[in-house]
Amino acid sequence: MNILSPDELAAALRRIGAERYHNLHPFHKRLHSGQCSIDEVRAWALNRYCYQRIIPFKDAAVLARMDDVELRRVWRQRIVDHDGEIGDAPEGGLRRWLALTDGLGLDRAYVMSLEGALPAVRFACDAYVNFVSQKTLLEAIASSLTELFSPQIISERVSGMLQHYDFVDESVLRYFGHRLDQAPRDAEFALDYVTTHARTPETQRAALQALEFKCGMLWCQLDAIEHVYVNGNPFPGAWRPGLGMAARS
Ligand SMILES: O=C(O)c1cc(C(=O)O)c2c(n1)C(=O)C(=O)c1cc(C(=O)O)[nH]c1-2
Repeated sequence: MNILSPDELAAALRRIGAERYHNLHPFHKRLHSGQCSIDEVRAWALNRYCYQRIIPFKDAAVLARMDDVELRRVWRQRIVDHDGEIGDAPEGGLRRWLALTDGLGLDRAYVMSLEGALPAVRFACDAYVNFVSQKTLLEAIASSLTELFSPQIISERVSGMLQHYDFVDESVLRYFGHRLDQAPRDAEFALDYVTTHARTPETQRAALQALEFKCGMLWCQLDAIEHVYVNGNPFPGAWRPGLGMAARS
């Protein structure tokens, strides 16, 4: 591989998103176009909680590898965004995700226990934390670059879900509105870091492969959800319709 200019590297990263990002997955097309049953939406939200849960772990692992205080000052905001602030307005991303699972009628303690989550989803999430802990800092930062593509899928998701499902409303989907501000800020910073620091063919290849890894880890979570909840292949012990519902008041 020849050495790429920063703009060429950015374009190569975007091409990976165009070919492999999970907006292309059939389950997402189903979710956003109103074809999911409420139980399929519950299965997706309950499993996706696994991903929400590990994002602060993975960002803490990235932070722990940063020697540069300026870099840490920027990166730590990601943990605050998900965990929330101390004080009067502590709602961060994790709490907002639970507003979605609450709104779908799932019992919060059951969701947080991960008891009903699919092993494949949990393994994928663990793989992301391991990846950023073990690879170079450049690869760890490059693996976050799927966020370059998330504003588009989030916009499609929110408008599609509001249009097609009467069991969600804007308040229940508020997690996504916040991500529309946070993701572009985070992605721009990470892209600038990667294109500035990956200046050899080896590091550029490693950055591209890190983004491919991340696209794969997002994609395979949906494969597992589709296999069980759309195609009807049971997984013993996993959530099934009727299980883990909140008591009705
Ligand atoms: O809804 C989505 O499709 C989606 C995708 C991604 C992503 O592309 O990794 C993230 C998120 N949401 C998200 O909400 C989020 O906080 C987030 C953090 C990260 C990351 O890798 O650091 N990706 C994503």
